[in-house]
Amino acid sequence: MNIALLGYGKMGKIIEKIATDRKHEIFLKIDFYNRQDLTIENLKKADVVIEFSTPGSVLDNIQKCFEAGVPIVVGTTGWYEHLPELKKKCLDSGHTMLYASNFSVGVNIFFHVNKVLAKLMNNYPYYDVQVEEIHHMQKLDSPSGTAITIAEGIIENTDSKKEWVNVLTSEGDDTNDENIKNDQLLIESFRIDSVPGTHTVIYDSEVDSIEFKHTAHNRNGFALGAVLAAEWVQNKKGFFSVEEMFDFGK
Ligand SMILES: NC(=O)C1=CN([C@@H]2O[C@H](COP(=O)(O)OP(=O)(O)OC[C@H]3O[C@@H](n4cnc5c(N)ncnc54)[C@H](OP(=O)(O)O)[C@@H]3O)[C@@H](O)[C@H]2O)C=CC1
Ligand SMILES: O=C(O)C1=N[C@H](C(=O)O)C[C@H](O)C1
Repeated sequence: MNIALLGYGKMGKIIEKIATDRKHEIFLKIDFYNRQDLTIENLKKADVVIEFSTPGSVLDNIQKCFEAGVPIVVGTTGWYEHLPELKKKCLDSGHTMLYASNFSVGVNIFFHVNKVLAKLMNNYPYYDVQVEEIHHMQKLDSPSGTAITIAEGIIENTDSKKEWVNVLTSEGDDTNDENIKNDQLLIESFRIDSVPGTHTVIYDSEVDSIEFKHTAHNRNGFALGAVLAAEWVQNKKGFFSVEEMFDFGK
């Protein structure tokens, strides 16, 4: 496939390596400094676009891909409040988009088991639940997209939690969770060194706690998943989440 990469930072560079190893060609790499090369004419040359840029640029980039009529795989996080309008725009005008807060196989298994666990724990209301995420210091958004997906999986399957709230805690601070209501699910975010991404769901009672944790050792799993998603979606029409690609519910 001919792939255009929108965003050529930590993820873009690993995606380039994995896509090239899988015999794809990366013919366009866009970062902040050459963003004037992101033209409809250039985009039309792509079989598929892979987008890992920034929360501030992703919406314009998706719009340009829609205008060029090229399928787009979106890994960028921090824009999910626009999901409903974007889904409508994509479906109404016959475009193709697949997005994921996290493309790694391990995290997608984690998402699936998280929902099953939440359903089970719903029978034991004396456990309170919270989500923790740790990422590198350069991360622009909080909470992480992955933590939002985890929280939504818990809220869908739990009677006691109605919405999530985020607290960004600096190293050494104590979490100020006094203002969090019982029906709110706390997502606590930490930014430490160069951590690629660690997510933990904690069920806590007076007598014990249960911790369910995913630790990314590096970014290769995210990047491979994004290339697999590009291969999967290139000849499809519609609006997809990565859950449809993995389909663990089968
Ligand atoms: N879904 C998933 O599995 C994963 C998602 N992510 C998400 O992917 C995104 C990127 O992560 P990461 O690679 O670590 O971030 P980086 O900051 O390393 O890279 C961001 C890239 O976007 C570029 N950029 C800035 N403005 C534009 C623009 N207008 N158009 C195109 N590119 C632009 C930057 O260019 P320059 O360097 O010139 O400023 C840089 O190359 C984040 O939102 C992150 O949360 C990350 C890992 C996994
Ligand atoms: O910014 C990152 O690095 C990551 N972002 C994604 C997220 O927000 O969940 C996925 C992964 O955790 C790494």
